[in-house]
Order: sequence, then structure tokens, then C-alpha cells
Amino acid sequence: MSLSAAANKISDNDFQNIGPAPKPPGAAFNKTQPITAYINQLDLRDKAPGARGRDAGNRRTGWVSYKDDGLLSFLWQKRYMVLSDSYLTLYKGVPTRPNEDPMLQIPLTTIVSVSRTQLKANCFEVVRNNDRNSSSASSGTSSSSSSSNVNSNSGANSDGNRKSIYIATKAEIELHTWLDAIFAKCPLLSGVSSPTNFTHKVHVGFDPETGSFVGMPSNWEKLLKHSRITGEDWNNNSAAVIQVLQFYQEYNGANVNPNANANANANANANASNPSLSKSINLGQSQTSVASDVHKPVGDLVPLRKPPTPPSSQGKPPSFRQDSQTSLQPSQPNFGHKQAGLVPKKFNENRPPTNERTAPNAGPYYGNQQRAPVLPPSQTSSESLPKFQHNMQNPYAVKGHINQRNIYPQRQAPFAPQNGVISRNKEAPIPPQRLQPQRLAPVAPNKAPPTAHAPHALGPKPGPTLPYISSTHPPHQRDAPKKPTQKPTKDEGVTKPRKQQKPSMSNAEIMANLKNVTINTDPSTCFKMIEKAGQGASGSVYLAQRTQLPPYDEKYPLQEVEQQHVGDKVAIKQMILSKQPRKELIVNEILVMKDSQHKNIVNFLEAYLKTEDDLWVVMEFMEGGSLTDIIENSPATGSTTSPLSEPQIAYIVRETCQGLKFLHDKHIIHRDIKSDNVLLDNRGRVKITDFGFCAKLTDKRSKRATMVGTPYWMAPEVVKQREYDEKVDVWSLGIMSIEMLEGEPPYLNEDPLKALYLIATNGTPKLKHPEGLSLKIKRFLSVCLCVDVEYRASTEELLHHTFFEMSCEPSDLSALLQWKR
Ligand SMILES: Nc1ncnc2c1ncn2[C@@H]1O[C@H](COP(=O)(O)OP(=O)(O)OP(=O)(O)O)[C@@H](O)[C@H]1O
Repeated sequence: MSLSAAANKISDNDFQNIGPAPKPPGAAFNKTQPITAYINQLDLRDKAPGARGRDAGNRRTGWVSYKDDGLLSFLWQKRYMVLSDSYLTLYKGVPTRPNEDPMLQIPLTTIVSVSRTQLKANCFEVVRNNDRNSSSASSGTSSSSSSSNVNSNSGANSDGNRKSIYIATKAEIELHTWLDAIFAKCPLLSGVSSPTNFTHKVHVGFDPETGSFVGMPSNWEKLLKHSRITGEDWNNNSAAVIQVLQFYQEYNGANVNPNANANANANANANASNPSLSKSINLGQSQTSVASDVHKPVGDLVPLRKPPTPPSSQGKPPSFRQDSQTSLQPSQPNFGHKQAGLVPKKFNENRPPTNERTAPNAGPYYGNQQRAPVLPPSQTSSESLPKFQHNMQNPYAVKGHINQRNIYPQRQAPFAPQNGVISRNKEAPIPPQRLQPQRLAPVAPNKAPPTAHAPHALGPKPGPTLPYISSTHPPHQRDAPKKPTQKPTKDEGVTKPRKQQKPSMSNAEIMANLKNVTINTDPSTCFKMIEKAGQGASGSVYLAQRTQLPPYDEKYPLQEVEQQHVGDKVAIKQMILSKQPRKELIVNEILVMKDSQHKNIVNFLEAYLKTEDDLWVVMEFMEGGSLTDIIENSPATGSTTSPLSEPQIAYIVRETCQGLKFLHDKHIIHRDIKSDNVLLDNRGRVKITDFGFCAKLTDKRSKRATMVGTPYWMAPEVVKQREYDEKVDVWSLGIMSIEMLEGEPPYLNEDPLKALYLIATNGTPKLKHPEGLSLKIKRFLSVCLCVDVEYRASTEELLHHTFFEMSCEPSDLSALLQWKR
């Protein structure tokens, strides 16, 4: 026996005949245990036959990468590591002789800290107190328990007498087992993983027996539990679950460490294959804060849907007090991230417009990865369709109903955010357990005109004393369209994700910029306020009549002013600036609107800074209200037919698409296309509004990665946090078309988190009743809702689509606008 072996009480046989690890004790295996705990129960120690007795087989061995901060600090070296009861020893290779000299031997009694580091994947740092009992091969002696001779190769990170080495393992699981074993053996660590800089390991899994997730940060666990994301979902695609969790949490304002991303995904992927075991996902050091910050209430949400027009049929002024009292929304409205860039980007330059550009890999519709067949116009006639339909496996052409369960999986537990509940029901606040989307019937606009000119005549005086509705996000309600399947009524609005960002400008800069785009005068004398027309997250919208032309202001060219007439009806959005958390975004929004005069974009007229705190944005008035209102008030809603006919849908989508193409040509992405943000006037004109989420693409930034939008309308690439471009609007346009066909977007009855998961994993959503639809609309939807962005049509291409040939005349919308009259 070698000296070192003797000193360490190691048998010469200890390094031989290691043999396979014993099988897990199946019966005792508790599936709810994190996998590391499970593995710790297993006897992974190298039980060399001769080892039992003196060392009780109590050692662990294996190949690792090793590095220190000494002379060879730049080098990761492959080493064979042995953990015995007394030492952590590194060899050049598997020891073949009993007296084989180690490269480094550290008495366990000197190890004062072991912690995970981000130096390398699966890496940990071992810190030892160097003033005693450490030895190194380079000392010229074999290891000795009394040696204090540690050369620079083995010492690192000197801090007085403390030195570090770094060990990296190939797999995450190895790292866990090494850490656990070292902690168990080092007397100064007391078997407890409490060194400084330690990383919280989060072992995530799903226990099929209890039907619950294990090892999750508590907030994630709750989110998952109530999102109806099932163990099956987890087993099918755990990476997607982690992805949407991160997405959702971040978007709901949790104070997530920005680095807390990648590891979990990667590990979830890596672990996704074994459904029977819990999956071990190490969130890494940077994700410690994920675990610790997850206490942010999930109820810190912003309404997905715009709040309804306040009840007004009684002819009373809007009850600000009631709204502000009943809303449990957080005080920050959602502005998204408007980001300006000025250099145009070329896109779709190699892609000639086609009449029928069909997405080949539009998820389940076409089910293959080939390039879209570009059919010449002559081939779009019906005789070519059956073959096409067969080849492309268009699910929209599938006969028969789609099983509702495919679209609305069985509910399990109700959503129970930790706190911060959003109530959408003034009379009976919704219990926190229920956070499901709901659509309530929109309220008819206030018909009774207020008696005075200015908005304050409509209710409490505006200004700082006004209990301002928008600041508390009164939630939008919609009646879920009645369905024959009698799905459970949803009580809660869904969330519009909100990302917290540091304001990029100081308040003074913002005000200066705002003054540059507004007329700094009191507009009260220029308008007669008629009624409240709507409520947005950032302010109230009023119908008003122009009583006076705007005063001359150099920011507004004379010809623009001359287009205005006394007596014109306008919409005025009034915002209290002190209630806006991201004032700089309002400036951007005004700039985008001001610069986007198009027949399919709600026309910006002028903006006033009435006081330092009171901003009025004047726009053209759209009497028809939002497309959401129209869908929900359609005579067909509640019946088995679509709320809108295909010709009506074709017309509205075409008009919206024209507005989008205008934006896209200017390299602006809207990022929040949905029926709420499409307004109609009483002549059937269709216009896009709400530029709060707009982003401008530039040469330098031809793609975006910020997750913006409203979950149910979000493109998969947004949900998956990939780079995206203008085509996210095309996806949302496809979803908006489904709204008009089915009354609501896919997955609206799902918890937002589950919806995100479904978008990420299902890709192209299924239609509820494809059998009754024309092939043209199904093909149109396929090219909009194509997961592969490359094959998704551009707005330019869409405008050539044969679906638009069936567009109705604007006058054919009159029945839909009837409800407003
Ligand atoms: N130009 C307009 N003409 C008529 N009604 C409008 C007009 N703009 C908005 N509205 C009504 O006011 C409601 C709120 O609109 P607004 O744009 O403020 O909502 P929002 O999308 O929540 O906006 P933000 O988040 O920017 O506050 C709309 O749903 C619509 O009913």
C-alpha cells in the first residue's frame, strides 16, 4: 500500500473493479422526490470489493475537468477525482498502482466552502483553508495529511490562506452527486449546502402519482397548477413549459433576474425524455433569484382586453369612483415597448408576391417541411383544389368537427394566484382562484351628452383630483360567446403582459419631448365633449365635437389644420401623465401616429398638453367601435354560424392588412393586432389603432426579441422568445380572422400560461368547424398561421390572396354596426 493510500486508509483495491452502480431500490423510489434526492439514495459509491471494511466502500470516483487560478489557470485539465472519507484527490488518470501519486490531494477537513459557479457548465468551486493539511504532487512528496505544501498549481483565488480549485463535470447530474457527496463528508460544511455564493438548485419534475409538480419554485408551481398545464404537457415538452413560465413571469412584472433563462430550457430539454422520473433542472446561479423572486404576485396583471365602455345608458356621467374602486389592477398601464429606429430594413426582397402562397409547413395544416407551392392564378380554381388539399393535408379542410377537447383540454384546478387578484365583476369580486378570460357584452356607449364643454363636465373634474380610471386598469369584460358545448363560464380577464423596464429618459426629457409634439394650450375651448366612448389602459376616450379650429402651432402644418372643420366629430383620449409609468412611450406613440396617415390607420389629428399633467390626444372618431364589439354584438353570435360572414371577414382583414402593409413598409411592427385594436366607423371603414406596442426595425435591428403583445394573439416565435419581424403581425391577423369566425381567439378559455404553452407547442391552431368554411379562407389562414416564419406570408403577399376576392362592400357591414345605433 502506498504511503498516501495508507494515510488515507484506502485499500489498494479501491480503484479497481468499480463495477456498475447498483440498481435503484424500485419499491422505495418516491417519485415525488427531486431526482438528485433520489440519486443520493442510490449507492453510487465505488464499492470495490476490497474497499469494504476500512473505508466502507465510501468513496466516489469519476472523471472531471479541473482548473485552478495558478500557473495553469487558463487550462481545464482532465482529471480523475476520488472522494474518500478523508480526501478529495485528483489523479492524472485512473490510478493503476496503490502508490500512484495524485496531482492534488485535499484533506476534507480543510474544505471550507463548496459552491456552484458559472465559470463553466456544471462547475463548482472548492475552497480550502490552506494553512494546514493540504498537499500537492508538485510539492515533491506524496500526499500527507500533515503537508502544507501546496504549490501555485493547486492553489487559487488566494484570499489569505484560502485557495480555490474548480471542478466541472460533464453532466448536471454528476455535479449534483459530487456536491452532495462532498457536503456529506466535509466536517466544516456540516453536510449542509450553505456556502456563500451557492446556487439554488431547482429540481423540477412531475409526479404522475400525485399529479403535481415537484421541486418547482413555489410561484412556478402555483402558476403551473392553475394553468392546467398537465404532467402530460410537461412530459411532452418540458422545455416549452419552462419557456412559457419564464415568459409569463417576466411579463407579469416579476423581478426576474435577466440572466435567468437558458439553463432551465436546456436542461428541461435534456430531461424531457424521461417521463417517469422527476426531471432535474438546475436554474443556475443566476437563477437563484428566480427561485427567490417568484413571490411576485401573479395577479400583477394587466388586462388583456380593453375595458368596456362604462355603463352609460342611464345617461349619467361615467362613475369614475366606482371603476377606480372596483378595479384591483395594478397602477401601471401597459404600454409595451415602443422603440424607435430610423434606418429602413429590406425584407422579403427575394420573394415575389404570389397569389396563393401556401405555407407547406404551417403546422398541422400542411404537415411537411417543403417550400410552399406557388400556384399560378389559373391554378387557384376549384379543380386544382382537391389534389392540393390532399397533398397538403390541410386540417382546415378536414371533414367533421374537431373534438372540443383538443382545443379546450379538461380543466383541473382553478387558477390561484398568490394575491393581487383582478376582479372583473364589480358586484361580486372574483375569487383569486379564478383567473380565466371572460368576455362580457360590451356596454352601449353613453348616449346622454354631458352638459358642458370640457371632459370634467362628464364626471368628476379631471386632473390630479380625479380618481382616474385608467391608472387602475379597469378590466375589460366580454361575455364568452355562448357555445353549444357549454364550456364553463370564465370569470376573469386574461392578462396583457407587461414588461418592466427602466425609463430611458428623465422626466424632464420626456416632458420636453412631449412638448415638441403637442400644442401647449388648453384645448377645452376647442371641443364640446359629447360622451365617453371608451376606456383604455392609459386613459379615457371621449367623443367630442370641434367647436374651434386648433390654434396655430408650428408643429402642425397649416394644411393639416385646414383639413379640420368646426363641427367635426373627434375622439379625444385623455391621459393623466402622472399616472403613466412610461411617459416616454406616449411620445413615441404620438410620433408613430402622427407619421402614419393612412386610410386604414386611425388618423391622429393633434395633441394638447393642457397642463403639465393632462394630455389630450385628438383622433378621428370611429363610431362603429372596436371589431371586438362588433363580433360580440353580431346578430349571428351565439348561433352556430360565424359572427361574421366570410365576405365580411375578407373585407375587414383586407383593410387591416392594407394598414399593416403601410406600417410594414415603414418597417414598423404593430405587435398588438387583435380585434380590440381595429376600429370601424359607420361607413364601414376599418382602421388600426393602439400603437403602444409599435417597434421600428432598423438595419442594425432587423429583428426584435422583446416579448410584446397579447398572449392569445402572439406568434409562436414571440412566445418562444426568438427573434421576430413584421410577420408577427401576420400571425395575429390570422388569429383575428379566427376571432371573426369563431367569436374568440384560440385558447381564450385557457389560462394565459396554458395558452402560451399551446401556442408554443401546437403551432398552428385548429379550427373548431373547418368543415363549413371555404377553401379560400382556410388557405388564407394557413399562410397567416404558418409557424415557419419564412413561409408565413408577408402583408404584401397576403394582399394578393384570392380570399380577398370574396370581400364584401363596406355597406354590407351595416347590419354589424346596427347595435351601436
Ligand atoms: N378613435 C376612436 N374612435 C372611437 N372610439 C375609440 C377611438 N379610440 C378608442 N376608442 C374607444 O376607446 C376604447 C379604448 O381605446 P384605447 O386606445 O384607449 O384603448 P387601449 O388599447 O387600452 O389603449 P392604451 O393601452 O393605449 O390606453 C376602445 O376600445 C374604443 O372603444
